[in-house]
Amino acid sequence: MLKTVNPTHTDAWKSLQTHFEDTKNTTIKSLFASDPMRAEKFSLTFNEQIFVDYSKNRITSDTLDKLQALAKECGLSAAIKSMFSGEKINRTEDRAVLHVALRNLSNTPIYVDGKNVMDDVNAVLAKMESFSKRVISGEWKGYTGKAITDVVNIGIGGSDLGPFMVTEALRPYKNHLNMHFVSNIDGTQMVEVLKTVNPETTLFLVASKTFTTQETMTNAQSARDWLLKSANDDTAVAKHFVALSTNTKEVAKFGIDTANMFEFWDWVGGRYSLWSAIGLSIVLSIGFDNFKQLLAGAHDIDKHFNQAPAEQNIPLILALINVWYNNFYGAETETILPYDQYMHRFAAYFQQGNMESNGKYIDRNGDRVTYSTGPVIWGEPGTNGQHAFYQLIHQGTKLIPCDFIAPAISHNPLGDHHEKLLSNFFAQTQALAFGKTKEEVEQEFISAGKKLEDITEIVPFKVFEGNRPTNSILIKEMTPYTLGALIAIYEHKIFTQGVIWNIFSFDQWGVELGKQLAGRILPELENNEDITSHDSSTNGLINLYKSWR
Ligand SMILES: O=P(O)(O)OC[C@H]1O[C@@](O)(CO)[C@@H](O)[C@@H]1O
Repeated sequence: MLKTVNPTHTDAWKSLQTHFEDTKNTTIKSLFASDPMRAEKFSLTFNEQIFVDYSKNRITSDTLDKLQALAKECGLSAAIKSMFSGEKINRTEDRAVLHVALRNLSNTPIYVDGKNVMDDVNAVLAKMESFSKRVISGEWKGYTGKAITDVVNIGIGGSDLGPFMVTEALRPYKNHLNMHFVSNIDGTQMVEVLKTVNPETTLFLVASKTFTTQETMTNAQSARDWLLKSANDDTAVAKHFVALSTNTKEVAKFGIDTANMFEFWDWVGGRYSLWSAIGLSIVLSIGFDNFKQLLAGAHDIDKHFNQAPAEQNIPLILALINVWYNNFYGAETETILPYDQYMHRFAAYFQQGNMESNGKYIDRNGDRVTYSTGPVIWGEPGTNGQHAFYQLIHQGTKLIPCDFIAPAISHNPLGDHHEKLLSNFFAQTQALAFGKTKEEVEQEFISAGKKLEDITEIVPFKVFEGNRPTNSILIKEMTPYTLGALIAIYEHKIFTQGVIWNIFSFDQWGVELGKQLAGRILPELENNEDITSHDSSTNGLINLYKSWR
């Protein structure tokens, strides 16, 4: 039975509140000064390929012990067992949460409603493998007998962000197929892609768990119309459209042959679905063997998350550190800063992954929470972010915990570019942690031959308070395996925080109202009559739009 604990009622929370008051003025600089072994004590390595240095945080061993006690009091161990065993922990939708089954390469049985889901999982993986091999080899032909050259994934949210992020992050592993992603209902995105592809050699993947999402179905219909304008024969659809979905009925209704359907199940959350049939674009882009390596990395983290002792459990520690900032320091946001251009969509992916999971204000008892839950997630690749928003992170008034991520080995060793990239990666967390004192600023001016009386005014602007927390995640090389592991680390971090915040992390009722209201407004836009059915602002906007279009 699900244990629902209000975290603020636990002894650990009360102990953490006291601990916060006692330690909130302790600086990162002083913590390093008092323990030469700090970096070693506050870092972990996974599989000799992922190094997580969490020493530049405003934490002590005592802090971590208290946070671990919080996780314990909130029933984390039991919650982990519930998820991995197929219990229906997604209570409001009465579903299990089993993205871990999709990458369960150990093939240990996992039961949902008395059925071992691994048989179906493996059958779909086999279907993805054989289909992708036929397309990549050129054996699969379009309606004029030509091989496929371009793949267009039509999907949004979890049916887009994961596949796009992974195919971008793993571009060094891609084959000859050109990959395109259309998600927005703004016709611009589809129009711009269709300008670049040939109907005879283009394969459309209609990716939608529900197969009812307005954006995806509208884009799919437009793509179908576009194809048929050239093919002029409905049988061409079967050669150029496949469906990735849980909804066989709606797939058939759309007119896609269900033999061309790659199914997944309701126990796969949209934002956790890249490991499923939704990942077919990834398989087509990097090949099935590399996709399996992605699964393998995630699976090994699943085992780590399940088995590692709490003090060596990477997702758990990362989760606890951000609970500390979120709930005791009042940090409202956190950043993900990958120093790897191929990872340019990684933060965006976890905007959905984190904020759609934990952006909740009702707890698992149906009561409004009295504490902060999910943070705002944002970030851009380094070093670009340094020239955009690091000013605020360094000298702003907000505490913004940052995750810095970098590969030690570049896929594109060009001159000294990688050394320069990594020197920034190392320098930024150092600057954020240790800052620059007034005395150091003055000394720099004096060393440059300036007189103290001449620079007094500017000095405060050049001081860096430091004490800004960061994690440094150094990855040996961004490979399908390490990427899979990294994604799973963040997934389990999110899960852990949801348990501590006593919220349901796997539904997303908050996305429904906007869709509902849009459904009411759409028919009102079909004529030029004045609208009076809404508030004055909405009426005004609609009527102005009508007068301008
Ligand atoms: O895969 P589908 O069913 O088309 O849903 C797409 C996305 O829409 C949502 O906003 C839910 O409506 C996300 O949770 C989901 O990933």
